[in-house]
Amino acid sequence: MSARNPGLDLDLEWVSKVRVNTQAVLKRAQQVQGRKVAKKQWQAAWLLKAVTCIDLTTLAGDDTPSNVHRLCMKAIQPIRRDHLKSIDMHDKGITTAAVCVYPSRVADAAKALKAANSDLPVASVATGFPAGQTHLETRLDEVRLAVADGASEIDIVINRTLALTGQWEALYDEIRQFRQACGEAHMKTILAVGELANFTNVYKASLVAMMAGSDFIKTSTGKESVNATYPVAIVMVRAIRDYFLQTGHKVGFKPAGGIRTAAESVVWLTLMKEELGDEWLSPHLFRLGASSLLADIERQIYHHVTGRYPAYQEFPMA
Ligand SMILES: O=C[C@H](O)COP(=O)(O)O
Repeated sequence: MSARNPGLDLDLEWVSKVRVNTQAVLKRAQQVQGRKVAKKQWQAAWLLKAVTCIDLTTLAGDDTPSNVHRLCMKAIQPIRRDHLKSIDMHDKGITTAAVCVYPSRVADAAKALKAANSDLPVASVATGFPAGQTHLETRLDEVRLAVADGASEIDIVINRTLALTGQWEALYDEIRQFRQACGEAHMKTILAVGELANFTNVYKASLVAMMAGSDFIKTSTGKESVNATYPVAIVMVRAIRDYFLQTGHKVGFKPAGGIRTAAESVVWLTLMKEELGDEWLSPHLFRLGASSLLADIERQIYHHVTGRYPAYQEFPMA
């Protein structure tokens, strides 16, 4: 991760001045989606870059130590070694950026990675994920317990009630407390954009989350009915850019929820490159939160290497 965002005092005047031009956002999102996709080795290079930015995720009620173990092994070796070798990428240390699990599975992930001599970070969702509707003390305890179990990244969810009722100061105070509870662990703040009603709220929530010291802002939990969309991403990355121009602090971006195809992963990278520049194309400042994206990226790499597509069952754990 890059230098941390220390945050700043809540600037309510800045928050209250926010206006978002919806038509301009939609137009810009269409432009990014319409870009021609790279082919052949350039496509393979983009896809491997995407792999290194994935927070490989399992957030299911039936998660067990054994499927978390398999997830960790997949994160360590996300693409077949023989395929990497044939494109001369086998010694580049390609792994996913992190694994992401529920708080009660953090210890399993930390144990599996340690046993494999891997220092891949464990990210834990927290603060009553996905709805965030538990008492503040419970949410703070959850952060502390996940850190104690070995999480070095915490994906908190914001209190949507506070955002929807315009209680920005209370939202800032909560996020500030989460940041304190994280200690050295980096904090990604999930806005759950599908529940924030409009782009102006998304921009304001992004700003408040960054002022409160978030290291990343993240679109969604993957459990809302609308998750990561390109228009909402334009709003969030512009907030990141404005915050950087105003304060000099770089905040990362993590789209998450419903990202399933290799082609989409390239659009996300293109969006970052065009909106924030090359520095935001690394796992220090960009993550893709996804539980099933890796399968399609593997398929495309397989095709690049062998000239044919495999069946999905050839990659049961991706
Ligand atoms: O944070 C990550 C998301 O929960 C993953 O969502 P997904 O299962 O739709 O990929």
